[in-house]
Amino acid sequence: MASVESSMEFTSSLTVSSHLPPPRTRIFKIIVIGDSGVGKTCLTYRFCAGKFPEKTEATIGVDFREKLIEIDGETIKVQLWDTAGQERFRKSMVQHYYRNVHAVVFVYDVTSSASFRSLPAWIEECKQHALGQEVPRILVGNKCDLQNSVQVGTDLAQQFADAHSMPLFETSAKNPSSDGSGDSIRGSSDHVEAIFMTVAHKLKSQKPLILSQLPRGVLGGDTVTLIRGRDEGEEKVSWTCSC
Ligand SMILES: Nc1nc2c(ncn2[C@@H]2O[C@H](COP(=O)(O)OP(=O)(O)OP(=O)(O)O)[C@@H](O)[C@H]2O)c(=O)[nH]1
Repeated sequence: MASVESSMEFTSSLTVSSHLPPPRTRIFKIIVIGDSGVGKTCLTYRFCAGKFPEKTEATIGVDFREKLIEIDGETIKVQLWDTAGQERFRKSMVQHYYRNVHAVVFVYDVTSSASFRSLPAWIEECKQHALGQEVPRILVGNKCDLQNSVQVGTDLAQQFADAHSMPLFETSAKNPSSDGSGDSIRGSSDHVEAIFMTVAHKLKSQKPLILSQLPRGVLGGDTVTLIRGRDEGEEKVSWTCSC
């Protein structure tokens, strides 16, 4: 992989020229895919900015969000690639999405059967872009706050997730149960942050990835810390294989 090779060169030149090796950060690229309107932008924004965006427009090509997180004392950078759901906005970019991917988040909208029925096509697209079996995948049902409009039940989604060896999370980018808004949502709704942190936790235990320099002191307000075994989504996850 080109990026890994170049990062190795980068590391060795630093070792030669520096007295003290600068801090380095491993970078993990996670792509978020699913039909247009399922809430990919809102989910990635919720994780990276900690809130629901006031206004979103259809993503054109790809949007890119990053967050530094600390897990067991190591700072890693999570790159979320928020891809366009609309075919006409993704054509030219699609090759780039799948390069050096470390994890995939499939999103459907619990109020849209159509978005759920599209999942096999998204899985097939991953296959066509030669995503390896070792790449972790998760399934996220979004918009659980819209309780009265649910079209995709948990049982059906769980069956699909099991059939594809993916963990399932149901959540709401708009109203995660943790935000204290007072609105009730489906009882077992997962927190957006816990979902992405669970992916990051899994990735952290994998082989080293791209390295980058982390300026001293950059770890600031955007940092969240995960203590092994204590994040909420962890116990639900089984990473035995991928689709
Ligand atoms: N009620 C509710 N609405 C949501 C939620 N997440 C997203 N939305 C709304 O769904 C619409 C689409 O959200 P986006 O995040 O732009 O969807 P997307 O999947 O990124 O769409 P594309 O960029 O076209 O692929 C917006 O009007 C959001 O406000 C949610 O959890 N609950």
